[in-house]
This record gives sequence, structure tokens and C-alpha cells, in this order.
Amino acid sequence: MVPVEKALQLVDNHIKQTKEITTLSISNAIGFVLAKDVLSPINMPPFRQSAMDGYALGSIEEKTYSLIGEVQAGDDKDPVLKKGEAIRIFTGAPVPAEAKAVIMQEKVEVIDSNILVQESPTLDANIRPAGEQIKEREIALVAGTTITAAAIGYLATLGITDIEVYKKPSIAIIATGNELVPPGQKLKYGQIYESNSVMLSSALTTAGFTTINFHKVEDQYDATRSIIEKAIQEYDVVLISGGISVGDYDFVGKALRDIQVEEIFYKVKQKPGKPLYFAQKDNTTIFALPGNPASSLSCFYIYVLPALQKISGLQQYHLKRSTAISNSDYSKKGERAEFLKALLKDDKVTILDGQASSMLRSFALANVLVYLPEEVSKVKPGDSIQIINLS
Ligand SMILES: Nc1nc2c(c(=O)[nH]1)N[C@H]1C(S)=C(S)[C@@H](COP(=O)(O)OP(=O)(O)OC[C@H]3O[C@@H](n4cnc5c(N)ncnc54)[C@H](O)[C@@H]3O)O[C@H]1N2
Ligand code: MOO
Repeated sequence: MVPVEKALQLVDNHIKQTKEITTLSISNAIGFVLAKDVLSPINMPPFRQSAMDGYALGSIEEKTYSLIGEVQAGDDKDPVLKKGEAIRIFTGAPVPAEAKAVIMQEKVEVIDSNILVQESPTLDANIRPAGEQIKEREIALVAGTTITAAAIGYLATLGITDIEVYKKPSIAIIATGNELVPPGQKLKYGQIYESNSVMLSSALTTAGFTTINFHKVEDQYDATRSIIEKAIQEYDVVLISGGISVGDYDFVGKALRDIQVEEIFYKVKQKPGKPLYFAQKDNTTIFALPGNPASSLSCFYIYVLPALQKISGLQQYHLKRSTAISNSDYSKKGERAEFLKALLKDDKVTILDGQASSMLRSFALANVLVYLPEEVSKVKPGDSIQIINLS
């Protein structure tokens, strides 16, 4: 059994960022990572722009200006403004080349076709210079940037429609177990509903991974081996749920060994999630997750998600670790490190009831996992404890 920190390190050491690049429309690029610097094709703003609704002035020293026209946002006029002259102008409209400042309409008095200015504006007041935010050919976003909604908006302001990003991995989920039936059917004696595949795929889509395929296999060696072998050939990442422990019908480990994957570790000194198996073959990464639902999901958040994010080029892919003050009393039953479903509120964390690895109720209510390393055996209210953020 490898210790938790060693297992994390092994995953990190073996996972490499993809080299595959694809071009995406910005509207489909949220969560992807830029593979190349993006240069601005234009000055932004593209022209001198008024930042206020008011008046563009031909000079700034006068008290009275005669109004000679108007420029609206979207107009392509460039009226000539002389000393003592002004035009009506609006936010976003192009400011005439000779204008010395724009004054807010609240600061002037309009009398017939003249305006009276109480206080002289400073030179270039309320004028956004062309290229103030970025100039043509300058780098708008550097390679390695994660595309957020703000980044998409920014690229759109520059007129950019497509960007080059790192490809995200394709993922297969294989659920093993004779006892599993899809929700919606009536359960026969001995059966339970299959929940891991919909849970894992939902966790994947929340994190922006959408190329997911499902397979279900009975506890039978040949079928298990052939479905895993095919998935390894076809997908970048294979997630297997169940069948990885030591029972007579747990065929996943044997199948993986017979397929001759490179086993990097099997079994981590942690609860839940002890029988986690991590391997690679050719360019495919394989995680065999324990079948118990809470074990599967814990291993997903702790090991699988950071690995997928690293493959996709994310720079901030490590576990989101921090500390919080415990509201709870808790004693460990064994020596393994534990990950406990917990609720963080106002910097205080409450360890929830129902921590068995077969149970998901506490996980459904949790927003963090409390991490108790091997050497921590008890927690008391007021203790500072490690947490892993799940959002
Ligand atoms: N003798 C030992 N027995 C077990 C050990 C051990 O060290 N020695 N480890 C236990 C631990 S810890 C875990 S975790 C489980 C892991 O077992 P498997 O990965 O082989 O998973 P299964 O046996 O297939 O299933 C376990 C449990 O989870 C339910 N299950 C499985 N898949 C799904 C699914 N897709 N949706 C919902 N529920 C699922 C399954 O019915 C079982 O109840 O092994 C312990 N045993
Ligand atoms: O590792 Mo198992 O997940 O303790 O039940």
C-alpha cells in the first residue's frame, strides 16, 4: 500500500500535459487552455471613444461653447471642432479628432444652442484613447491561460472568433458488477442500482470533460478483459468502477495485469478508496476505482480530476487544499489516512454522519473533504484541520 502523498506524487509524475492542439470557436472554448499566444488583430478601443454622455469641446479654457452638431455611438462622422465650439456626444461614440475633452452633461448648462461650463475639464478628460486597452499585434492572452467567460468576452471584443487550445482527453467509464441495474427498473433480490457511471460522468461534465463513453460489464474474466483492452485502444483515459478488490469475482486487476499495463500503484493507505489502481499503457491512463460509491467519487476528486486537468494543460490542477476549524469530534478507527465528507460554512467545518464507503448521502450534502493524514488519529472542536475543496 502506498501512502496518500506518495500516490499523489506518482500520479503527478506520470501524467503529462497533452501535445494535441485543436481549433475551437470561442463559444465552445470555456475551460480549455490556450495552446498559443493570441495577438490582438485591432486596437482596442479602435478609435478615440467618449466615456460619457455629454459634450466634446474644441478647447478647454472657455466658459461658453456654441453647439455645432452631434455624434452618436456607431456614427462615422468626424466633425471639425474649433476653439469655443462643442458637439453633443454619447458614451461609446467616436470623439472628433480636434476635440480636447468630453464634459459630462451634468456639468453644463444648456442655453439655446450654447453650453455654459462651470468648471474647465482637463485635457483629454473622458476620452478613451485608441488602443488604450491593447494595441494591434500585441499579445492579448498568453499560452497557458484557462479560458473563462471573461476571457471569451475579451476575445470577442477584439473580434476573435477561433482559438487554438489543448485537446481534452476522451474518457471511457466501465462499470463492473452482476448486481447492477440501471435506475428506473424494478430491483430483483440481490440487485442494486448502478450509480457510479452517472455520478462520475456528472463530475466529469461539471469539470468540463464531455467526451465520455459508458460500458457495463458482468463479473466475468473474458468480457472484463476484452472491454478494458478495447477501451485502452480507443480512449485517452479509462475509468473502471468496481471489481478491483480481492474477491473471487473481482477480475479487473487480473485483466489489467494480463493486458500488460504498466502498474504504477495498487492500493493506497487511505479510507475510503484503498484498492485504487493506477496504470498506463501506450498513451492511455487507467484508473480502476473501488466500486463502493463513496470510494469511487473520493478517488475521482483526489486523483483522477487533477490528472485530467493536468493532461488538459491547466496550470492550477493540484488539489485545492486549505485548513479550517473543526466543529466536530472524530476518532479514526484504523491507521489509514481518511477523507471525510464534510460541510464548510463560515470557515468552520462539520464532519457529517454516515461516512461508510457504501454511502453517498453525506457526500450529497458535503462541499469539502476533510483530510486526516495517517498521523492524525483524533479531531476535536477548535482544531485546525486540512480540507480539500470540491468546487
Ligand atoms: N477481503 C477483503 N475484502 C474487501 C477489501 C479488502 O481489502 N479485503 N477491501 C474493501 C474495500 S476497502 C473496498 S472499497 C471494496 C472495493 O471493492 P471492488 O472495487 O472490488 O468493488 P465491488 O466489489 O465490485 O463493489 C463494491 C461495492 O460497491 C457496489 N458497487 C460497485 N459498482 C457499483 C456501481 N457502479 N454503482 C453502485 N454501486 C456499485 C457493489 O455492489 C458493492 O457493494 O472491497 C472491499 N472488500
Ligand atoms: O477503501 Mo474502501 O473504500 O475503505 O471501503
